[in-house]
Amino acid sequence: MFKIQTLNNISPLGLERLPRGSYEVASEIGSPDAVLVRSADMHKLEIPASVKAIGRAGAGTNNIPVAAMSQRGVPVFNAPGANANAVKELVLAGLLMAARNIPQALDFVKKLDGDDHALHKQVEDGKKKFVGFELPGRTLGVIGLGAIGVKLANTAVELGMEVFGYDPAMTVQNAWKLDSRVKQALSVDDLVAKSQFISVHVPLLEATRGLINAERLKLMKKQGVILNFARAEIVDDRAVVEALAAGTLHAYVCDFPSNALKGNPRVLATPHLGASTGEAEDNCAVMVAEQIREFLEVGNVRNSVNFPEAVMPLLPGKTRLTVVNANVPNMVGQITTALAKHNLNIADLLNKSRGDIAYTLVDIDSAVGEAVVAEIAAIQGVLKLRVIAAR
Ligand SMILES: NC(=O)c1ccc[n+]([C@@H]2O[C@H](COP(=O)([O-])OP(=O)(O)OC[C@H]3O[C@@H](n4cnc5c(N)ncnc54)[C@H](O)[C@@H]3O)[C@@H](O)[C@H]2O)c1
Ligand SMILES: O=C(O)CC[C@@H](O)C(=O)O
Repeated sequence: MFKIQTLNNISPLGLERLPRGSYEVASEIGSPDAVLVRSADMHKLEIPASVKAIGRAGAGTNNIPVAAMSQRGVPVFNAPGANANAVKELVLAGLLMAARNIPQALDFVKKLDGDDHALHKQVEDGKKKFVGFELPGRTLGVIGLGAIGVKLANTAVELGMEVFGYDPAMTVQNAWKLDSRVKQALSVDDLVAKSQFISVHVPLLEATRGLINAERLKLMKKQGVILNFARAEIVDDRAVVEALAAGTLHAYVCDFPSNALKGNPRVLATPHLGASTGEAEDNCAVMVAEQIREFLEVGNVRNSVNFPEAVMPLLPGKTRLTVVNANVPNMVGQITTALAKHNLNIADLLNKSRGDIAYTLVDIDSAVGEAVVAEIAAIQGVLKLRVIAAR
């Protein structure tokens, strides 16, 4: 029986992928084999030694101590692209709300007073305060052309916008999906200087903290709009508030309210709603539950943010060893030597690496005894070892 601890509400559709005959799933559970999480901050939590994997039902993993988990040989999985459409749609809503002053106009309507005749007069007199602008011909800069950035850039092109994109590490897969009308910016500064709307879609990393700061805001076209549905820390709130007060920035649209932003009429803030659609919650939960299940049952790794992709079919009758080890020379040699010493025949072997981590799957024709397992576990550099019994 595998034990799964949930730290947030995870869609039941995802949890159904963990059959109750072999999985116990609960928010409070002793010695969990894996943890499923959304936005709960795991940095200050003591993560039990029993945890073999962490699954993030979403994209960003900045709430998980990924580096510490790598050192423990624990993979962290996420659900790339599973909530991208939900975020794209909310960004588009934000873009349109800012362009047409919709929140201010709705607020004006709420405060109307008097009989219908009086209301009509106030409407016709007042509407001139909310004159907006249309999107065709306007420039949008998208920083980060991943799952969300590519979808947004393509839709904005279809809406008639001139779109610039910047992403120094774009994947080939995303490059294939990007509309050829999206123009390449040469740097963040280049993109900022060219764009009236700027939308950030990068993970929170040291390199992206404060990416939009006072200096960059000065480079922007006048009356620009910043959209931040990535993470709060990527945009400097104080610099934004100053630019709004100076009238250089028209609006800041974000998913991350803060005290510095609260009450500012030019800030449109939603409460971290980017991925809050039934569809996105289901997609993320299903994807990550399936990945966790495959890892626990077969040792395969799909969509991990710290482990290499490692997928090898496990044939009936074979015992599988999964070994997480430091990415240094002669690890596979030492593992296979130990197996040979114990007269064990290797049916199949896969060794993949990513950064400092290497991951080896070894399928063996027979059962594996405790002595050889202990011998492999004792090899210097081995971080974690599991035996998956033959079925
Ligand atoms: N508001 C929400 O509810 C919500 C929902 C989903 C994702 N997010 C946030 O959005 C982020 C992006 O999500 P995604 O699904 O598009 O992720 P993704 O991994 O598909 O794309 C991120 C892209 O950013 C690029 N990148 C990294 N550093 C960069 C830099 N310095 N400059 C330019 N590009 C850089 C990467 O190369 C990658 O292509 C997530 O990490 C998460 O923090 C928020
Ligand atoms: O789980 C959520 O609601 C937010 C998820 C989002 O921030 C993400 O990074 O995928």
